[in-house]
Amino acid sequence: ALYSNPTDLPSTSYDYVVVGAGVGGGVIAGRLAELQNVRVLLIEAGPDNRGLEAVAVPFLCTTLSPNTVYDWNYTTTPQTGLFGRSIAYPRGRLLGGSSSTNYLGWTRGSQDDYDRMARASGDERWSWKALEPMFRKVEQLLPPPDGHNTAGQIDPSVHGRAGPLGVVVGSSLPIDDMVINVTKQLPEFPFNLDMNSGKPIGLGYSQASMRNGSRESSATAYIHPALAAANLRLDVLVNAHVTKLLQTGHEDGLPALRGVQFAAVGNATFHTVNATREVILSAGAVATPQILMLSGIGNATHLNATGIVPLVHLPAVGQNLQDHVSLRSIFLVNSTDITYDDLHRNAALNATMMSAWERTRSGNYSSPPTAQIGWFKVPRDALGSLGDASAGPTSPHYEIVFVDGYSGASVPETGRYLSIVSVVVSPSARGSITLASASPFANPVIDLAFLSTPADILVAREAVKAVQRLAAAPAFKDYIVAPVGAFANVSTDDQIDAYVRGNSDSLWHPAGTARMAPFGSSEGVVNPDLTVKKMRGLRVVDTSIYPFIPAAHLQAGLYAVAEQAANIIKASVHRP
Ligand SMILES: Cc1cc2nc3c(=O)[nH]c(=O)nc-3n(C[C@H](O)[C@H](O)[C@H](O)COP(=O)(O)OP(=O)(O)OC[C@H]3O[C@@H](n4cnc5c(N)ncnc54)[C@H](O)[C@@H]3O)c2cc1C
Repeated sequence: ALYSNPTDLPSTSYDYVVVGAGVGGGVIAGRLAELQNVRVLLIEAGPDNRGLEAVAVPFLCTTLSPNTVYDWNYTTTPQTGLFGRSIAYPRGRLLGGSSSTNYLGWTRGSQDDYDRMARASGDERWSWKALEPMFRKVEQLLPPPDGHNTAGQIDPSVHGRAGPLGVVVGSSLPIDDMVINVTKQLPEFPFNLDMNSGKPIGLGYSQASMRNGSRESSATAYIHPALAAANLRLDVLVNAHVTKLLQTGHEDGLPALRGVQFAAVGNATFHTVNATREVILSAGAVATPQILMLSGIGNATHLNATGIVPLVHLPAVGQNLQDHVSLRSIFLVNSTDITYDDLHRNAALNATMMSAWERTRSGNYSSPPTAQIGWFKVPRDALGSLGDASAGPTSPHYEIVFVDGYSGASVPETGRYLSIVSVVVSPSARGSITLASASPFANPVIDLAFLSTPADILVAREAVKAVQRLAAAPAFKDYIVAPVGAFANVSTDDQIDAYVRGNSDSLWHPAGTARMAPFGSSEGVVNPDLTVKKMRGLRVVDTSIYPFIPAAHLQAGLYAVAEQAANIIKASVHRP
């Protein structure tokens, strides 16, 4: 059942206690509850997702962050690579976690991304070959919200048919043919029928996590169905902030951590619940290292300096933070069709679209704002001695996203726009999550180290040049009028670099802060079975565990990784 008051919980002891109801936690809780005679508790700091219309409506995804009640509302440290700017750093805070606030993009990543993960962990269970069936297990390929014929826009044979999570091609947009025509005109940007085949290079139609015109999240696809299933024994506690993990004993000469301490939001009374089998930490790549450090697990020097008694010295906790730098380049266009700009500033149109969604889950509001997506390599040899951080030949260096309107906080009063977003998807920079204080309620220190390496700024620059070449394609001749804003007068490398550093943002994909390393290795935080090193009773299942960030939006990959993690946990004969 779902509880919002800790004292209502039927028990203080469960077989498994899962911390954080995002992608990792939602999948794990739903799957472990399938075990016979097993009781699972999922603890989430935020509220239930049900009844929140802005969360359900795909088009409204951009209104859910930053600085809303559905978000943790973090901010990064001043980023030297961004001319000293601090940027807002959204993370979802409700059932479904960031999958309840994200932009619904469904991109799996490349074969090489996962094969590199298998190599780095020494475990074939993380290879593309092993994870490809997991992607299928997650997915249920569904028709697009507007019911248009998607032949030539997706390869159905790549996708799962019977999984819990709906995946669709978005509704048709007036710009579709124009954008796809570019692939016929500029050979360097080839068409890709399905970027989720393991070979993403090329440009094609984007896919989204959706069902019946509504957002699909780990809450809609895993948590609520498990709660509703009479034969599953899942309890979910919302509005409960986990403050630390507690040592419950010693096993094999190592500390066992099967206790979870938490407080109801807005109440400083601490409660404790224990797991007889395991605690699974799935609070996301920002909060998972924070909770580990609050529990005395991390770099002992840092912990001592913050006033926390070290329990297990694991210096990789919070280190190796990777994320994707993104930049919106915007063009004034000559459109005779409605663009998203009209939706943002025309109240009557907005009301019509909202009521179309409410009545029949149709219209513009039934798709997320992303049109086409492309994944590309910088020219061969461009990186020279700077080093190539991509995972291999099938992994891109940068991504291009088309948006049918002005992408950004303040849509101008007049004019229609096309945005082309460029993203550094195989970054070499590594930042960190550290503690600002020993208080579990204080935000951690988030340093993304964005654009701190020569290779990353080169890729960001090359991506902007690609945007300029794309915009100059014959297909856009009668459509694009001119670049606007900071992008208007950018041509030399120095100007591009200044534009990049002055305007880039994050794509909100933190990863790597509790990274996997082989069994027996003193590197990393978790073993290849995701158990935390040097202790018993604790695993991590969220984007923290990636040794390298995949070159993709992270949700699809994590759903597959979490399905694999559930298989591993189910197969392990307990004693963990
Ligand atoms: C604005 C935004 C847009 C995005 N767009 C896309 C997209 O279009 N496509 C895509 O693939 N990916 C996208 N992502 C990224 C994707 O959603 C995340 O990578 C994914 O959700 C990560 O899953 P996770 O389980 O690691 O963490 P999360 O989904 O963030 O879940 C962590 C959960 O733990 C909870 N939690 C944290 N601390 C505590 C605590 N102390 N006590 C209790 N609970 C706690 C949180 O509230 C949250 O529910 C986006 C992310 C954001 C923020």
